[in-house]
Amino acid sequence: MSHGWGYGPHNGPDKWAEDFPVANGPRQSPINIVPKEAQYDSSLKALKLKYDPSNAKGILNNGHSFQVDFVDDTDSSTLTGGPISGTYRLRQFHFHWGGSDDRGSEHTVNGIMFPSELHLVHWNTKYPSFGEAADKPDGLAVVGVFLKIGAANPRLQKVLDVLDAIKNKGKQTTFANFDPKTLLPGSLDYWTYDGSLTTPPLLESVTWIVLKEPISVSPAQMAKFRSLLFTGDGEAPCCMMDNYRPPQPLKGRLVRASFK
Ligand SMILES: NS(=O)(=O)c1c(F)c(F)c(-n2cc(CC3CCCCC3)nn2)c(F)c1F
Ligand SMILES: [Zn+2]
Repeated sequence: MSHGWGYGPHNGPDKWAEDFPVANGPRQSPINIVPKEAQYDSSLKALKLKYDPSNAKGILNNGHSFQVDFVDDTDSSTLTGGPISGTYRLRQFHFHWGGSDDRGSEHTVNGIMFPSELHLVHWNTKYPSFGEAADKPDGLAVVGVFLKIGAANPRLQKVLDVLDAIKNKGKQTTFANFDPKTLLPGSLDYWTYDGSLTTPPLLESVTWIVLKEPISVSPAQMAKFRSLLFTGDGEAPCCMMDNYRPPQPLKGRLVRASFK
């Protein structure tokens, strides 16, 4: 793939192995979650998410999705408990979504896709930085939250309201005083398994924590996601949608559930 990776017919997920052979590795993400085959593990702890809204820094269109970046030079926004040991710091959150409301999530449940999936990316503070943690087997922990079509989500709307300012690839703007906890569902019940980044470089460094309960999103709000562009200023505009990798082979991995 001479040109960069993406989600199109010539540079999409089926082509990533050409530049990133780990794409065919033993612990790739996402996966299809089959609740009946998940093993309830009573030793799994409750998730503890402690976020400081003042750590929100900015919002960026990176050409693959948009992400909200956080100041991660202290332990003020962290993930502890759950399946992990130690303390993981929030680095960024971003979304994946489809071109229509029947697709867009990366993980699936019993083969069902949701219209979007939120990823909150955290790194293990046993390493000195995100970059150092990103290629370690216990380096990252990503909390995944499904979005399900329903009532408009006023907390999500706070994020969507700034997308006009980052329409094109490479655009960013300040995004201050936002609490990602407002994007979480009422229940923190989760499935967990060992996986990878779902975008190149597809590093097998992620402990995945996928929440069972979705949050709501309206069709109009989904349309707002699709108003972003994959392309930069001055390029032929290409709407940002279908920026999801399909489920990958489980290859014998166990999926554990924090709930019965
Ligand atoms: N979908 S996902 O699996 O939740 C997900 C993530 F968890 C990520 F961390 C990233 N990620 C990629 C980089 C570049 C780094 C560049 C230096 C080497 C490490 C990657 N920064 N963050 C990412 F893009 C992504 F999609
Ligand atoms: Zn993601």
